[in-house]
This record gives sequence, structure tokens and C-alpha cells, in this order.
Amino acid sequence: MGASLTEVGSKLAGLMFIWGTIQQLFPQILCKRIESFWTRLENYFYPYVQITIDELTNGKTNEIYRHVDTYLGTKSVDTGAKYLKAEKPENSKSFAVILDEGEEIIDEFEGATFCWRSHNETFDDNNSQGSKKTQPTEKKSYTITFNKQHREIVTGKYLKHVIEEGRAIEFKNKKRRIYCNDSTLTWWLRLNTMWKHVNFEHPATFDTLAMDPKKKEEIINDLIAFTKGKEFYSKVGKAWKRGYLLYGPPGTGKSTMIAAIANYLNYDIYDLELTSVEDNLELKKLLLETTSKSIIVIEDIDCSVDLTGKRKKAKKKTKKEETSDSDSDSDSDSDSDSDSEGKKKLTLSGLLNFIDGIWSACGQERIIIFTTNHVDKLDPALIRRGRMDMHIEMSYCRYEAFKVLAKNYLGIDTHPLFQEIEPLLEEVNMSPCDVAESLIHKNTSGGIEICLNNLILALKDAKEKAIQEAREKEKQVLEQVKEEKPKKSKKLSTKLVRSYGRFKKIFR
Ligand SMILES: Nc1ncnc2c1ncn2[C@@H]1O[C@H](COP(=O)(O)OP(=O)(O)OP(=O)(O)O)[C@@H](O)[C@H]1O
Ligand SMILES: [Mg+2]
Repeated sequence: MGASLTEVGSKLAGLMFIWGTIQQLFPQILCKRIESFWTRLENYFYPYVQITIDELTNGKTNEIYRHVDTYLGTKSVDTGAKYLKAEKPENSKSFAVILDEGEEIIDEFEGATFCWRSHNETFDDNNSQGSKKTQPTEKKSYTITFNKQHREIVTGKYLKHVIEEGRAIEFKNKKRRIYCNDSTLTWWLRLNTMWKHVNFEHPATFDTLAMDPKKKEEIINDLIAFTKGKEFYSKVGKAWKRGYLLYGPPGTGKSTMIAAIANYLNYDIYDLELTSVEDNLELKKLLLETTSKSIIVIEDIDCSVDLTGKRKKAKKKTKKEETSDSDSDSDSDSDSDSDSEGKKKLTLSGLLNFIDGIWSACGQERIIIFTTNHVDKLDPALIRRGRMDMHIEMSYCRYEAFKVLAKNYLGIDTHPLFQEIEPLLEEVNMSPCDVAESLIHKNTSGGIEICLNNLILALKDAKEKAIQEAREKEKQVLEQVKEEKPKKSKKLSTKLVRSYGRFKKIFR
């Protein structure tokens, strides 16, 4: 189709030349008649419209050209285009195939046919004598030719479709980055950006993450709903962002989960180091520099900076005065820095505003993740729903999670020793990190069975240790109960008996 269009085009150019000559030879009225007849004839024989998309507009890269380039590159495979070029775009993790100069592609959309053609013209600017010789300039472009009856489809839907598809492919191929706020950057570098980055190449995925399969599925579904939720969020008037709180003991996979989420969604990560942030203003600036489709992470939020102190003091005071009900302060975000007015510092209120203040709506499709080993130490306002929408407990390794580790580390789904391991894992609190440590030496230690036996030994050891500790504590509790004065004994003994009950529970 493309070749025949070009042929018709060149014939029409010849006719245009003849028309120019006629115009000079014949009177005006006759010319007008011929002109209208000509237009009808032209529309009849050549009812096509052409749109050109240049690589550069006003000396700047035309983004549409880039998306079209990517889109046509993927189409070239299905349409059987023969002359292609391979390129590795900057910041892309894979090669891109694009159309070579003069190559054509026919694309179809909603029953309409579109002919794309790639052009590359070279201009030599060295015509002025004596001036310094410069490299010839290239002008790249694409033309799209279509029947004029499809003009509305092209401008209304088709070009939008091409751009969105191209953008989505580029996003998928983009190298992931991990950013961190670096206080050691000099002030002139900070004028440009406050974040430093490297490529993010963590191999963790949801398949390699050991946890309860139901919980994992729930998280994946939540992420999918979030990424598809653009219209929903705008309908309900909420900023398009979601907060996840990951809590649990060390080595249970909180950081690994963040990497798995980033890889699953293809998002960049902004690892926010709160201790490097000077004040609330700096926090706001950092937020404004983050991009859409990214995850902002604050690891170990409980030990980052002391954000809880003031709010707790305020609570105590309120209790003493017994003036208002208990939950009245849980959302009063400004109280925590009331006495720091005028002083430059990072406060809880600043952090709360960072998460869901008006500024947090700048940029879309963002996830905020906090991790902590001590969820009970956090201010309730910081983790209430709406700020941290989903609270995910990363727990010790139980049997289902172990099976994922065994599959990943040893390549097995089942083994006779699993029968011995299963009850031990239900009794002993061992982190997936420690379980993985026993399985990692498959090649050096001599095989699967040895690894599994090592794990059994480690579990038995841990069980023994925990029993010893519980006995010690039980002894201490009983001694304390005996020693307590009668006056205090009632109150204390209830407390001690409660904790004694807890120890007993471990070894039910
Ligand atoms: N649930 C898990 N699934 C797979 N691997 C895990 C899991 N938990 C821990 N690991 C392994 O243990 C190592 C440590 O895990 P990770 O850093 O994610 O733990 P964490 O919960 O963030 O610990 P911390 O609270 O100390 O930061 C990881 O490199 C990973 O290999
Ligand atoms: Mg961690």
C-alpha cells in the first residue's frame, strides 16, 4: 500500500505542475472552474491525509516522536518489516528495534488502516564560503498516511493509543533506580537535585519471597487494584497514593518485600534517610523531587528520629488534666511541634504532612512504605489508615514459607525430611533469614539432605534455647511475686502472672 501511495503522490506532483502552467495561460473564471473540478478529482483519486512527526521541534526532542519510534519498533515484528535498526536507548535495560530509513509499516486500529513511513533527511550547512565546516545535520521524522475519512479516529484515539503504548513499553524497559537523600552533597549540587541514585538491580520477586501464600496474594491484589485505580481515586477525591506498613522481627523479609514490590510494579525507589533530613522544609523539597510511579521508603521508622516523644508527652498531659476524650489528639497533627515554632527541625507533624498533606498529592501513583521492628513504638497518628493503608506483618518462618525457600534454595517441592521440619517450624520462632542461612550451603556442604539436616539441628537448638530462656524467666517471675510487698502485691502479681502466662503460651 505504501509503495502505491508514493507512486500516486509523484503522479499528482506532475499534475500540479501542469495545473500551474494552465493557471498562467487561461482566464480567472475558467481557472476557478478547473480548480473546483480538480479538487473533486484529487479527493476522488487521492483521498489521503498525511501527518508528519518530527524528531525535533524548536531544537528540542519531541517526546511524541520517541513514543512513536518505540511503538513502531514493536509493531515491526508482527508486520514483517524488513529493514530495521537495533539501538540501546539511554537508561533502558534492553535493546530497542526501530524502523530503518524509508521503511514502511501498515498498522490497523478500529478497522482503519494507517501507513507509517520513516524518513531521515540530511542537510549540509557548509555552503557559506570561508566559514568553519560543520557536520551535516539529520532531520528524522515519521509520516502517517491515512484515508481522510479516518481523520477523527487518528486525532481522537489512534495517536493517543500509539503514544500510550509507546510510553508503556519504554516504562517497562526502563532501568529501575534507587535514590537516597544525601546530606553530604555540596550545596551547589543540591540546587540541582537532593537525591543521589544508582541502578536498582535487586533480584527479589514475589516468587522468591517466603511468606503465607494467602497473605502474598492479598498484597499482590492490593497492588494491582492500586495501579489500576486512577479513575477510582479521582472519583472519590483522594490523592493516588497508598501506604504500607511492614512490621515484624529482624530478618523476616521487610526490605526484601520492598524490592519485590518495586520489581513487580517496575517502580523506582526513594530510600528516605530521615536522620539526614534537617527540617520539615527539606522534607517537603525531597518529596517534590520524587517522580510518579515510585516507592518512597522509610526503613526502621521507629529508630530514624525521635518523632514520638512530644506527642506522648502531650498525651500524658491531657490524661492528667482529664479534659478531653482519649482519641481527640490522635489526629491533631500540629500539636507535636507546637513548642518548636520558629525553630528549624524535623517534626512528627512535618512527617505526617509529608505522607498525606496537600503537597503529597503532587505527582501521582506513589507508594509510601514504612518498616519497623517495633510497631508498638510508633505514634498511632503516623500509621492510622489513610496514611498507612495496609499493615503487613512479616512473621517468623512457618511451613508454607519454608516450602518457598526450599524450592528457591534447593530446587525441591518435597522431601521425606519435611515431615520432621514442619512441626518444628510451627513451634520455633525462626526468621526466614536464619532458615535460608541453613539452606544456602547446598553446594559447599554436599547436598540437599545435609542442608535439611542442618536446618533440623538449628531448629532443635533454637527450641532448646527458647525452653531454657522461658524457664529462667518463669523462675524470675515466681521469685518476684514472692518478694513483693503485700500492698503492691495484688497489682504486680496480676501483671506478673499475665507475663508468666505469656511465657507458658510459647510452649503450650
Ligand atoms: N520472607 C523472606 N523470603 C525470602 N527471603 C527472605 C525472607 N526474609 C528474609 N529473607 C532473606 O534474609 C535476608 C534478610 O532479609 P531482610 O533484609 O528482608 O529482612 P528485614 O525484615 O528487612 O530485616 P531488618 O528488620 O533487620 O531490616 C534477605 O537477604 C533474604 O535473603
Ligand atoms: Mg530491613
